Amino acid sequence: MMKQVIIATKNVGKAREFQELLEKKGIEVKSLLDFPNCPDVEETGSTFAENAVLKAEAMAHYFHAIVIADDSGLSIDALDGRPGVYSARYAGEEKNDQKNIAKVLEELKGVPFEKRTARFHCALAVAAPGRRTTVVEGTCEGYITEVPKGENGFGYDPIFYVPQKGKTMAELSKEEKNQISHRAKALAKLEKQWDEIINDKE
Ligand SMILES: O=P(O)(O)OP(=O)(O)OP(=O)(O)OC[C@H]1O[C@@H](n2cnc3c(O)ncnc32)[C@H](O)[C@@H]1O
Ligand SMILES: [Mg+2]
Repeated sequence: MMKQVIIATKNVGKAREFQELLEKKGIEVKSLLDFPNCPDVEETGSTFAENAVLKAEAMAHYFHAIVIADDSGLSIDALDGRPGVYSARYAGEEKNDQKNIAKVLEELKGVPFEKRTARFHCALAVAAPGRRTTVVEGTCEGYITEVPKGENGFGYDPIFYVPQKGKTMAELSKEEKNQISHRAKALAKLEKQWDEIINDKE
Protein backbone atom coordinates (compact mmCIF):
# COMPACT_ATOMS: atom_id res chain seq x y z
CA MET A 1 0.00 0.00 0.00
CA MET A 2 1.17 3.49 -0.90
CA LYS A 3 1.97 5.59 2.16
CA GLN A 4 0.45 9.05 2.17
CA VAL A 5 1.20 12.42 3.72
CA ILE A 6 -0.80 15.67 3.75
CA ILE A 7 1.15 18.88 3.07
CA ALA A 8 -0.82 21.90 4.30
CA THR A 9 -0.17 24.15 1.30
CA LYS A 10 -2.23 25.72 -1.45
CA ASN A 11 0.88 26.69 -3.42
CA VAL A 12 1.16 24.63 -6.63
CA GLY A 13 4.93 25.05 -6.87
CA LYS A 14 5.51 23.86 -3.33
CA ALA A 15 3.09 20.95 -3.66
CA ARG A 16 4.92 19.82 -6.80
CA GLU A 17 8.30 19.95 -5.07
CA PHE A 18 7.05 17.90 -2.13
CA GLN A 19 5.73 15.37 -4.65
CA GLU A 20 9.12 15.17 -6.35
CA LEU A 21 11.01 14.98 -3.06
CA LEU A 22 8.78 12.33 -1.49
CA GLU A 23 7.70 10.14 -4.39
CA LYS A 24 11.18 8.60 -4.52
CA LYS A 25 10.56 7.42 -0.96
CA GLY A 26 7.33 5.76 -2.14
CA ILE A 27 5.17 8.35 -0.38
CA GLU A 28 2.08 9.82 -2.01
CA VAL A 29 1.66 13.55 -1.38
CA LYS A 30 -1.72 15.17 -0.86
CA SER A 31 -1.94 18.94 -0.59
CA LEU A 32 -4.75 21.36 0.21
CA LEU A 33 -5.28 21.66 -3.55
CA ASP A 34 -6.86 18.19 -3.26
CA PHE A 35 -9.31 19.54 -0.64
CA PRO A 36 -10.84 22.69 -2.19
CA ASN A 37 -13.21 23.26 0.75
CA CYS A 38 -10.59 23.42 3.46
CA PRO A 39 -10.38 26.73 5.33
CA ASP A 40 -7.72 29.42 4.86
CA VAL A 41 -5.33 29.96 7.74
CA GLU A 42 -4.21 33.50 8.51
CA GLU A 43 -0.45 33.83 8.62
CA THR A 44 -0.21 36.20 11.58
CA GLY A 45 3.17 35.03 12.90
CA SER A 46 6.32 37.15 12.74
CA THR A 47 8.62 34.24 11.82
CA PHE A 48 8.53 31.41 9.26
CA ALA A 49 8.46 28.91 12.13
CA GLU A 50 5.45 30.57 13.80
CA ASN A 51 3.50 30.61 10.55
CA ALA A 52 4.38 26.99 9.76
CA VAL A 53 3.09 25.98 13.21
CA LEU A 54 -0.14 27.99 12.74
CA LYS A 55 -0.84 26.30 9.40
CA ALA A 56 0.14 22.80 10.54
CA GLU A 57 -1.89 22.87 13.76
CA ALA A 58 -5.00 24.32 12.09
CA MET A 59 -4.94 21.66 9.37
CA ALA A 60 -4.12 18.81 11.77
CA HIS A 61 -7.23 19.84 13.69
CA TYR A 62 -9.29 20.06 10.49
CA PHE A 63 -8.18 16.67 9.11
CA HIS A 64 -7.70 14.88 12.47
CA ALA A 65 -4.45 13.67 11.00
CA ILE A 66 -0.76 14.32 11.03
CA VAL A 67 0.14 17.08 8.56
CA ILE A 68 3.23 18.99 7.46
CA ALA A 69 3.04 22.74 6.76
CA ASP A 70 5.67 24.78 4.90
CA ASP A 71 6.21 28.47 5.52
CA SER A 72 8.95 29.88 3.40
CA GLY A 73 10.27 33.00 1.75
CA LEU A 74 13.15 35.14 0.63
CA SER A 75 15.25 37.40 2.88
CA ILE A 76 17.34 40.07 1.16
CA ASP A 77 20.12 41.67 3.23
CA ALA A 78 20.03 45.04 1.42
CA LEU A 79 16.29 45.23 2.21
CA ASP A 80 16.74 44.44 5.92
CA GLY A 81 15.43 40.91 5.41
CA ARG A 82 12.38 41.78 3.32
CA PRO A 83 10.21 40.37 1.78
CA GLY A 84 10.65 37.73 4.53
CA VAL A 85 7.39 36.36 5.92
CA TYR A 86 5.55 38.63 3.45
CA SER A 87 7.16 36.96 0.42
CA ALA A 88 3.94 35.53 -1.04
CA ARG A 89 2.02 38.82 -0.98
CA TYR A 90 4.88 41.34 -1.18
CA ALA A 91 3.28 43.26 -4.08
CA GLY A 92 -0.32 42.68 -2.97
CA GLU A 93 -2.92 40.20 -1.79
CA GLU A 94 -3.21 38.58 -5.23
CA LYS A 95 0.13 36.75 -4.64
CA ASN A 96 1.52 37.45 -8.11
CA ASP A 97 5.06 36.10 -8.64
CA GLN A 98 5.86 38.53 -11.51
CA LYS A 99 4.73 41.56 -9.51
CA ASN A 100 6.65 40.40 -6.44
CA ILE A 101 9.80 40.03 -8.54
CA ALA A 102 9.31 43.45 -10.15
CA LYS A 103 8.94 45.07 -6.73
CA VAL A 104 12.12 43.47 -5.41
CA LEU A 105 14.14 44.44 -8.50
CA GLU A 106 12.86 48.01 -8.27
CA GLU A 107 13.87 48.25 -4.60
CA LEU A 108 17.33 46.88 -5.39
CA LYS A 109 18.00 49.29 -8.27
CA GLY A 110 21.58 50.55 -8.10
CA VAL A 111 22.67 48.00 -5.47
CA PRO A 112 25.85 46.28 -6.76
CA PHE A 113 25.96 42.50 -7.18
CA GLU A 114 28.15 41.81 -4.14
CA LYS A 115 25.62 43.59 -1.91
CA ARG A 116 22.64 41.68 -3.30
CA THR A 117 23.08 38.73 -0.93
CA ALA A 118 19.92 36.86 0.03
CA ARG A 119 18.65 33.53 1.28
CA PHE A 120 15.62 31.37 0.93
CA HIS A 121 14.16 30.05 4.20
CA CYS A 122 11.88 27.11 4.73
CA ALA A 123 10.25 26.19 8.03
CA LEU A 124 8.40 22.89 8.17
CA ALA A 125 6.04 22.12 11.05
CA VAL A 126 4.65 18.66 11.77
CA ALA A 127 1.44 18.60 13.78
CA ALA A 128 -1.31 16.18 14.79
CA PRO A 129 -3.97 16.13 17.49
CA GLY A 130 -2.36 14.98 20.72
CA ARG A 131 1.13 15.25 19.33
CA ARG A 132 3.74 17.84 20.22
CA THR A 133 4.33 20.01 17.14
CA THR A 134 7.87 19.94 15.82
CA VAL A 135 9.60 22.45 13.55
CA VAL A 136 12.68 22.15 11.35
CA GLU A 137 14.28 24.78 9.11
CA GLY A 138 16.49 24.94 6.05
CA THR A 139 18.12 27.81 4.16
CA CYS A 140 19.77 28.33 0.79
CA GLU A 141 22.22 31.21 0.16
CA GLY A 142 22.47 33.25 -3.04
CA TYR A 143 22.35 36.63 -4.76
CA ILE A 144 19.51 38.59 -6.37
CA THR A 145 20.10 39.11 -10.10
CA GLU A 146 19.25 42.28 -12.04
CA VAL A 147 16.93 40.54 -14.49
CA PRO A 148 14.82 37.37 -14.22
CA LYS A 149 16.25 34.28 -15.94
CA GLY A 150 14.93 30.73 -16.33
CA GLU A 151 11.53 29.09 -16.58
CA ASN A 152 11.59 26.40 -13.89
CA GLY A 153 10.51 26.51 -10.27
CA PHE A 154 8.17 29.19 -8.92
CA GLY A 155 8.08 32.39 -6.87
CA TYR A 156 11.39 34.26 -6.77
CA ASP A 157 13.41 31.48 -8.44
CA PRO A 158 14.11 33.49 -11.68
CA ILE A 159 15.97 36.23 -9.73
CA PHE A 160 17.79 33.98 -7.22
CA TYR A 161 21.36 33.24 -8.36
CA VAL A 162 22.90 30.10 -6.87
CA PRO A 163 26.70 30.60 -6.82
CA GLN A 164 27.66 26.93 -6.62
CA LYS A 165 25.63 26.17 -9.76
CA GLY A 166 26.40 29.39 -11.70
CA LYS A 167 22.69 29.68 -12.57
CA THR A 168 19.47 31.08 -11.22
CA MET A 169 17.23 28.73 -9.30
CA ALA A 170 14.77 28.85 -12.22
CA GLU A 171 17.50 27.62 -14.60
CA LEU A 172 18.10 24.51 -12.50
CA SER A 173 16.34 21.25 -13.29
CA LYS A 174 13.94 20.07 -10.60
CA GLU A 175 16.48 17.43 -9.60
CA GLU A 176 19.18 20.10 -9.19
CA LYS A 177 16.92 22.39 -7.16
CA ASN A 178 15.89 19.49 -4.96
CA GLN A 179 19.54 18.78 -4.13
CA ILE A 180 20.26 22.24 -2.73
CA SER A 181 16.99 23.98 -1.86
CA HIS A 182 15.93 25.32 1.52
CA ARG A 183 12.91 22.99 1.26
CA ALA A 184 14.99 19.89 0.56
CA LYS A 185 17.34 20.72 3.45
CA ALA A 186 14.47 21.21 5.89
CA LEU A 187 12.77 18.02 4.70
CA ALA A 188 15.99 16.04 5.21
CA LYS A 189 15.83 17.04 8.88
CA LEU A 190 12.44 15.33 9.19
CA GLU A 191 13.94 12.03 8.05
CA LYS A 192 14.05 10.63 11.59
CA GLN A 193 10.32 11.31 12.05
CA TRP A 194 9.19 9.69 8.79
CA ASP A 195 7.98 6.42 10.25
CA GLU A 196 5.80 8.25 12.72
CA ILE A 197 4.50 10.71 10.11
CA ILE A 198 3.46 8.21 7.46
CA ASN A 199 2.18 5.54 9.84
CA ASP A 200 -0.32 7.84 11.49
CA LYS A 201 -3.35 6.12 10.03
CA GLU A 202 -6.56 5.95 12.02
O1 LIG B 1 0.92 29.28 2.61
P1 LIG B 1 0.87 28.26 1.51
O2 LIG B 1 -0.51 27.78 1.20
O3 LIG B 1 1.84 27.14 1.71
O4 LIG B 1 1.35 28.99 0.12
P2 LIG B 1 2.09 30.43 0.02
O5 LIG B 1 2.50 30.64 -1.40
O6 LIG B 1 1.25 31.49 0.65
O7 LIG B 1 3.39 30.15 0.85
P3 LIG B 1 4.07 31.02 2.01
O8 LIG B 1 3.06 31.71 2.81
O9 LIG B 1 5.04 30.10 2.71
O10 LIG B 1 4.92 32.08 1.18
C1 LIG B 1 6.04 31.59 0.50
C2 LIG B 1 6.43 32.51 -0.64
O11 LIG B 1 7.85 32.60 -0.68
C3 LIG B 1 8.34 32.39 -1.96
N1 LIG B 1 9.07 31.09 -2.02
C4 LIG B 1 9.05 30.08 -1.10
N2 LIG B 1 9.78 29.05 -1.50
C5 LIG B 1 10.28 29.39 -2.71
C6 LIG B 1 11.10 28.73 -3.64
O12 LIG B 1 11.52 27.49 -3.45
N3 LIG B 1 11.40 29.38 -4.77
C7 LIG B 1 10.95 30.62 -5.01
N4 LIG B 1 10.17 31.31 -4.18
C8 LIG B 1 9.83 30.71 -3.04
C9 LIG B 1 7.13 32.36 -2.89
O13 LIG B 1 6.86 33.66 -3.33
C10 LIG B 1 6.02 31.88 -1.98
O14 LIG B 1 4.76 32.32 -2.42
MG1 LIG C 1 0.90 31.48 2.66
